[in-house]
Amino acid sequence: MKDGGRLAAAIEILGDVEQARRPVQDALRDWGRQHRFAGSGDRLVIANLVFDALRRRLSLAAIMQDESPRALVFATYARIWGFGLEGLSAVLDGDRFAPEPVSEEEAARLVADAPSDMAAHVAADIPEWLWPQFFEAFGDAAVEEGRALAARAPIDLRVNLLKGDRERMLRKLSHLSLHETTISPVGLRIEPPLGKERAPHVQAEEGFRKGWFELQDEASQVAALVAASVEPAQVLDYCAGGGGKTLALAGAMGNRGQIYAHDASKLRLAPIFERLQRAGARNVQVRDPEATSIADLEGRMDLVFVDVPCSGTGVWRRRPDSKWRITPNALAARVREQREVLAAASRHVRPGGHLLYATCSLLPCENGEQVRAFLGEAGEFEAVSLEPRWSGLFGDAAPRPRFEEPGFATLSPARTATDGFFIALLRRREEG
Ligand SMILES: C[S@@+](CC[C@H](N)C(=O)[O-])C[C@H]1O[C@@H](n2cnc3c(N)ncnc32)[C@H](O)[C@@H]1O
Repeated sequence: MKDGGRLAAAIEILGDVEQARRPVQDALRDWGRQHRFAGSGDRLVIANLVFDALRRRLSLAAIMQDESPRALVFATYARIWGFGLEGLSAVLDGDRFAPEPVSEEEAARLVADAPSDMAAHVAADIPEWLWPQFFEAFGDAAVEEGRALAARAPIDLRVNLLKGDRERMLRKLSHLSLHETTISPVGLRIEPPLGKERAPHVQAEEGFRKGWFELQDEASQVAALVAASVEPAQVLDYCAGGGGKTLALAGAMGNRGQIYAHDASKLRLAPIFERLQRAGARNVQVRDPEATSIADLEGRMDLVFVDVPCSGTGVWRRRPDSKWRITPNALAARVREQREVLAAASRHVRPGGHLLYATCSLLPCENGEQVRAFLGEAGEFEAVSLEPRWSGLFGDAAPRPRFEEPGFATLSPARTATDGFFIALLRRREEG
């Protein structure tokens, strides 16, 4: 396929996504099934166009004064990918599979400056109903953060210390053009590809199969390192899911102590077994929710890690379609769920032990407000200051998150060059 046909396909898929309000991956898969002639290079360019158009949906629509899939895809190709009006017109010209040529009106908008009177949420590409929360989280930096959340995300790897160190891995994987992350001492980063470029398929690397590294955003690596800094021997990962944080904790603990991996969903836990094996993690016991209970762990854990289900607003760079699909009802349901999960998880902390609450959200209602409400109800817990711990763990030169209160840290794309992520470290007071 030539770019003209790819642009037409991206417009069709974007229309499908918007009309049916369904995930892009599903629409892309269905389109691929119906167009078997399209090669992997075609599919990549089409997917990149759709995702990039969704990332900046509001600001591109404002520039084009048109929110149709055609306007968004044209603006992405000409303005974001840098082909300009000339490049776009050239690929539409004489290609019978391409969309209709650019109209005069469209041409003028494709080259015009962005309107100076865009509303803040439009400039930031944040859904209007979420803007008050987003602004509350970031204040004057909210537009900058929104723009950073609308960019592509890098690929971050976490070096598995059970199998090697970062220096060695940097040498072994040098063909991937990666560099060290600036906060996590075990992170390596591949910058996001531009325009039509393809990101490297790191899971196809021999090193991945051998368990030398895992794919994990730097913010999640940091959360696990902060949790492990309390030097726990007995750990409960209460919402372990596929085991991302469990594996990071096992690495940080050097396979010592005992980690219990729990999740309400047996299905979500399923990938963990193979991942533990690949990583060489031997201090993890998976507690299948359908076969065993965790009642025996109540009041016994040095650390409970609670990576609650959340809105995922912090990972919009990776899932831009979810930005436009989230609803007030779904958010309210998440907030209720988090309250229950946090209360239930906290019962497993021993007196003097710690709890780390984490979300990949940037919304105060899922983060600071949630923890403050918990601390108000559960008088036996207190927040632990993260600021001095941050410097101790990552040094003074590392980017610093926003410390809304000494015990709460928010990482974000503009500030820490990571996914959006919130952590709060709490401690249960000693009895008596
Ligand atoms: C953010 S995901 C966890 C991701 C995981 N920690 C990782 O790093 O890969 C949240 C998880 O919470 C689980 N969950 C939801 N409600 C729960 C509950 N009441 N108790 C325990 N886990 C729950 C979900 O099944 C989901 O796997």
